[in-house]
Order: sequence, then structure tokens, then C-alpha cells
Amino acid sequence: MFRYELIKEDKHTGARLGKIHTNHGVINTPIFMPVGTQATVKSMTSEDLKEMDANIILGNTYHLYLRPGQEIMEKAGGLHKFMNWDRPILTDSGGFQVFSLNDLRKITEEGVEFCSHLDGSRHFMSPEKSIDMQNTIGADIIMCFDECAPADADYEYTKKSMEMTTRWAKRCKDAHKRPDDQALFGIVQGGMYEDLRAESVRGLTEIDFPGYSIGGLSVGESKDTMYRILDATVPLLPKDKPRYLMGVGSVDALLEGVIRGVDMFDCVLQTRIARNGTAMTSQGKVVVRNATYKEDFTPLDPECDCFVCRNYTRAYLRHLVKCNEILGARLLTYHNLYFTLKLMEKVRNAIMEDSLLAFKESFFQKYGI
Ligand SMILES: CNc1nc2c(CCNCC3CCCCC3)c3nc(N)[nH]c(=O)c3cc2[nH]1
Ligand SMILES: [Zn+2]
Repeated sequence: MFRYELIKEDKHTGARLGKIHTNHGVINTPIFMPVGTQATVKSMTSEDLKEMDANIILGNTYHLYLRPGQEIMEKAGGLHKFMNWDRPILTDSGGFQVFSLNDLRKITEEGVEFCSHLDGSRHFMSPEKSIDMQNTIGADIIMCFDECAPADADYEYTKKSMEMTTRWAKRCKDAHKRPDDQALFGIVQGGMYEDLRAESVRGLTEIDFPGYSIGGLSVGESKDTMYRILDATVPLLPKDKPRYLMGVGSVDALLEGVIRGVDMFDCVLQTRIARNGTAMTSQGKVVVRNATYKEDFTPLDPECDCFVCRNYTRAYLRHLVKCNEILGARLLTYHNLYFTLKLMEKVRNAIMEDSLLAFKESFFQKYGI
């Protein structure tokens, strides 16, 4: 049974310590959730993810709907069994991916018509179809089907889009077949307009959900704009329910989001930059491809105790990346996820000790932010 337990509110900021209880285990918040787009966190085994103590990972309705498809997912007994992951899973509803992965699409009140980015076949996704697929996938936390308005959308478009997303949220809740096993989160929209954000919160809390996501951000707006919208939106959300900031983020955005009362985060950055040869370390970003590391036989991050930093050198990692070896992507992915999960553990400890702002200052100073 899904339950959010508020453990402690930070004395000096909006940060809070919490636990989310699900059928597949407990999630300590604030939490970073590694992204698994096609039933895998790229190059990580379930054992790797357990070893780095990942509490929860993300799946994606859009990708799984296109491949392997609902029928296979059904026959596999759901995503947990299919990918051999017995801890919590959260799925996004597919709305964002339909808009971000396809330019051929048509949005109506009913839903969205789009062409598959894989083979160009035509598809139709609606609130009901998204919920049906998410019920089949069986994730512990699922998302309403929403429209993420573009960052530069004008007031009128953003207002209409947010109002439709609210109507779609009601349709999602009505279509949800397994509310006791899968917690459905509403997604706050309203673009960069504080009054539309407040309207979205009002509409969604009236329908009532066990948790709320903040969507429509990290879509190209400035960090200051994102923080301004968070300042205006988070305080309006119920304190006794989790808040999930979608698609965020880099280490600075994670800390700034926690300070503003966000509990859950997901971001593809950690795994994406790893595949491009960049590591996140306690001294800031290390682009291992750089010639400076050619004869650097020291660990990637001297302060990290992950198996990559304990067993391999920067020179070796640079060699792997230069040769475009799969192991290079795998080792950097493991370290970047480990680093981010450890950062969130330090953040949780700092909230416990009422020293979050001091931690943020010292971390930013060392990281070079
Ligand atoms: C990167 N910035 C950003 N992401 C957003 C996302 C996606 C969050 N990440 C989901 C994972 C992506 C990879 C596959 C697994 C799921 C958003 N999603 C929804 N539904 N609505 C948004 O407004 C919404 C807004 C977002 N902004
Ligand atoms: Zn490491």
C-alpha cells in the first residue's frame, strides 16, 4: 500500500526528509531515480543497481508501448519480472516522449496521434490508453497523461494546455484499474506563469492524488526561471504528499530543488554524459577524453569508493573512451549514478543534521559551481 511518511522538515529551508512506502520497498527521500528507458538503465544490471543502492528506477510507457509492446509486457507478468528488478519502479505516462520524440503528431481533446520514431507507423495515445499500458507494466508509481507545453508557449496556449491536462488527469484517475497497487501522480503544468501554476495545483488537488509531479520545466528555460516557478508552485502542494520534479537534474539543480521542497528527481544527464566520456566527480566534471589524463594513473574521483574509482585509473578510462569501447561507457555510467546517489545520501544526512545550506556551499565550492 502506497504511503508517504514525512520524517523531518529542515529548519532553515523548504527541504524535508521522508519515506515512500510501496509494495516493492521503501524509498528514502529526497531521492534521485536512475532512468531506464527501454527496460534497462543503459549498461547497468539489476545487481549493479542494487550494489549502488538505487531504491527506484524509471521506465517509460511510450518506449515500452512501441517495443516490446503491451502483449509481451502482459505475458512477461509486468516490467519487474521482465527486467528482473524487484524494487520500486516509476513510469512516465508517455505524453512528454510523444511530443519530444516525434514532430509528426496531432493533439486533440481525445488524445495524441503520432508516428513511431522507430518505423513511422501511426499510433494514438490517450489518457485511457496510457493508464492501461501503465497498469500492464505494473510500476509502483505511475503518471497522468499530460501535455508538456513548450517553454516559449504564450499565456493563452499555456492556459488552454494546462486546462486540458487537468481534464486528462480526471480521465486518468477514472481509468486507473489498480489504485491500491499503483500510486497515480497528477502532473502540475502552467508553463512559466505563476497564476497558471496555482490554477493547475488547485485543479489537481481537487481531483486528489497520492503524489504530485511538477512538469513543464527543464525544457530549455533558464535555471532562475525554473527556481522562480518552483518557489511559486511547491508551497501550494500538500505537505503530506511527495513532490516529483520531472527531468531534473544536474547537481546544482538537484540541491536547489531539494532546498525548495522537492522529494523526487529523474534525469538522463548522468547516464548520457557518461556515454560521451564525461564523469561527475567531487572536484567537478572530468572529461576523461582530454589529453591531460593520458598518463594520469590516479582514480577518477579520489573521494569516491565505487568499484570503478577503486580499481581503474583515469588513463585507462581515457583509453577506453578513445577506443569507443563499451566498457568505457559502462564504467563511467556506474560511477556517475553512484556519485549522484551518494550525493543524495549526503543531502539526506545534512537535512537530518540541519546543515543543508552549509553542505550546499561546501559542495558547490569544491565542484566549481
Ligand atoms: C529533461 N526535462 C524534462 N523531462 C521531462 C519529462 C520526462 C521526465 N523523465 C522521464 C523519463 C525519460 C526517459 C525515459 C524514462 C522516463 C516530463 N514528463 C511528463 N510526463 N511531463 C512533463 O511535463 C515532463 C517535463 C520534463 N522536462
Ligand atoms: Zn566512483
